[in-house]
Amino acid sequence: MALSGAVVHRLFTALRLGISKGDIESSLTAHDLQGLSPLDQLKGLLNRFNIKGIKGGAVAWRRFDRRQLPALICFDGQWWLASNDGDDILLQSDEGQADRVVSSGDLSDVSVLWLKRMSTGQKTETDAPTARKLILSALFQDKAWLGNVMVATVIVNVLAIATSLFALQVYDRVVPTLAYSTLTTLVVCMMGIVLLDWLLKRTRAKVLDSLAADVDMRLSKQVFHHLLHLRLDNQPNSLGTLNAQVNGLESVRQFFTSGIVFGLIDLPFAIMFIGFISMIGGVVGWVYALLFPIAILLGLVTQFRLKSLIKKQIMRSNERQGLLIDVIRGSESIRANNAGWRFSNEWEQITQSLASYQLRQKTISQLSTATTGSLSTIAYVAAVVVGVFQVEAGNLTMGGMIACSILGGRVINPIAQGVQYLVQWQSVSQSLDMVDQLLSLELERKPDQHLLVGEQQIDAVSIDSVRFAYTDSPVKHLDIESLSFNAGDRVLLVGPIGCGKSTLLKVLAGLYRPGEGRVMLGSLDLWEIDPQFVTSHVSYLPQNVHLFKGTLKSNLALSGTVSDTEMMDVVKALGVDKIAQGNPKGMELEVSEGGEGLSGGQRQLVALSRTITAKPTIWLLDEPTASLDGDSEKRVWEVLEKYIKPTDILVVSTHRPMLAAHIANRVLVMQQGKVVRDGTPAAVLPALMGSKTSTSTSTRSAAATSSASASSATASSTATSTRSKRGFNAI
Ligand SMILES: Nc1ncnc2c1ncn2[C@@H]1O[C@H](COP(=O)(O)OP(=O)(O)OP(=O)(O)O)[C@@H](O)[C@H]1O
Repeated sequence: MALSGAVVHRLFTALRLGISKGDIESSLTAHDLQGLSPLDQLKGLLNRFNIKGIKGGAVAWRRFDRRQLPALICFDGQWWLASNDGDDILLQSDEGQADRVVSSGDLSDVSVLWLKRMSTGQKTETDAPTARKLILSALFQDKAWLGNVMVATVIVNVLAIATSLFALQVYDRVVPTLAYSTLTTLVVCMMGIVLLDWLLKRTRAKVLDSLAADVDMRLSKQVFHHLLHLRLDNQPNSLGTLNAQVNGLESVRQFFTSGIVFGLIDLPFAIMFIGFISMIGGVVGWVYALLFPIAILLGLVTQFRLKSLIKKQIMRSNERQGLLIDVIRGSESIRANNAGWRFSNEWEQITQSLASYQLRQKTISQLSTATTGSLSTIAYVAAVVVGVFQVEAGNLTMGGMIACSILGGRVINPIAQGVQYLVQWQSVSQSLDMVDQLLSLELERKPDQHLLVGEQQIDAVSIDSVRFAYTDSPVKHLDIESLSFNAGDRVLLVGPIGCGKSTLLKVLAGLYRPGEGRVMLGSLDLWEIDPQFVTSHVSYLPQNVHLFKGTLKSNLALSGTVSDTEMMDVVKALGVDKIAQGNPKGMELEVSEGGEGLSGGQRQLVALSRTITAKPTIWLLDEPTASLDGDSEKRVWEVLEKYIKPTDILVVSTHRPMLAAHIANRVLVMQQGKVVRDGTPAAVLPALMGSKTSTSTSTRSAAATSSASASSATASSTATSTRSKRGFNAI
């Protein structure tokens, strides 16, 4: 069924894309979009109108998250724009055609074509602290420094006047009469002033440096704390972006620790010096008074010119960072697939544009620095010229003119620093925005949330009307009305790849928060309970094990709460000690970032040891034996049987259910985010295996497992599932 221009126009309008209906209609009839699938036509339209930052896909209505409407649906032989209308769905088509209201149930078999703007900053916490607020609160938490610094600053600047007065006295009194005794007195006074000035400046710098270090510490601590407690399902997908957000901290840190910001403290005194120059030299003061606004204007213009450039530079730099991380992580795949050229090309392109932005930024900054320098010299020359006329008019002495030149330097320095500050502030401000983006990401628990302590005896975990979708996706990756696990349950979670097994385990573990519904630990909502309590009862073994830089022992005892004896018992039972036996360092064997240095199977055993020593009540294991050989797998099941207490709950996702069947008393079959079968191993597994054999001609595909697992799962639903996986990102 071909798309109609009217409904596409309605969808584009809902997405605030200002494309006219006529343009859409004429584009849809264009040769290159003819004969394409509706999804490809939409993709083509977005390309044609050069619209970026939109992603979309096709999915069956039952998998679609209704909260993400409006979207296009094909119903009753035509395309409609579907939007929420209370519990019902409002369908709109061409302008001349009447709207319809249908129930969600009427649409169960239709397919949805959705488009969604990709979120950039994922700003979710509107009342989240901003980096600026954090800096200010760190600066002014203890205000004692403010008084001390202000007093020191005032004295230092007043003392600066003494130098000019010294010059004035020497040229006007000492030189004409050669009064050496006056000169000696003046020099002694100046020595005392220089010493005091040095002491005050030193003290002030020390106070400000320790303040900057304190601000740096607090901000870094807060940002890292935020990073550790982020809602995992809300994290930016791009590691480059996340990395850049944390790195933003570095430029803020440098800015503060460089002390340039504190150089501004002297800026108001520039006005005081202009006043003094006017007192001594009359109109000479106007020369410097004129320099002030010109220099500030220059700083502002430079800042404005740099704004968009720095933004582009940061974006490119994020991309480069993301690419770098991807290439390092995937270096084996790149070599194996001979794909290095692709990444080299991308790297070169990004580096080239980054270099051009940097060059332009440098040119603008240097232009501003050079112009400020020239302005300062012009101001000096102009002040001398005006001074000469003032001397001629008898309004100024030679000594006065020299004093004005000295005071002029005290005006020029802070102004030049102010301009430099304005220029640097632009990049610091954008770095602060990056940090703010990170700080605005939602935390797993609200900072002011009153947390409950769970029941001592946890004998059930259940989920109630849970819907979960990953960020930026309107597809429901989990859609379960009701499911509970009780003490003594040994559950195998099976289903085709991508059906939502890991997602379910993560939701049960409290790692991902469902958009709708509740996860109950005992009789309490898991998200209302203190996370420490949750982790002390619930252990989740991830599918992709991550080990950290350190030793084998430090990785085994990650939580730091396990005794050596307990750890060694588990380690021996699982055969992890064999890894250490072959190495002279024993358990102190070094492990690199990510677990490099250990095989996939060894990493899995280390992670299993962590889970077992945590002694949870609820065991959530995501394919715990996927990387193990037959013997190791057998041993793992034996060890698990030994350590799991009779009242514990075990939920294991696996693609090899027959090998784990002996420990299970329940099997759940999942398909497209739903539980489609729940029964005893004897009832579920034979059907599952039987159908696998009957579909052996197909690949080891999800469809085989799913079609067998649920009598309701028909071939058409599998086809829909395949279709629903088609999508496009970041068109
Ligand atoms: N971080 C993510 N962002 C967006 N979508 C995701 C993310 N992780 C998983 N998905 C999607 O969620 C769906 C369920 O994934 P999940 O990992 O739960 O499947 P699974 O059943 O555990 O698969 P497998 O058997 O391959 O481990 C998949 O369609 C996948 O594409």
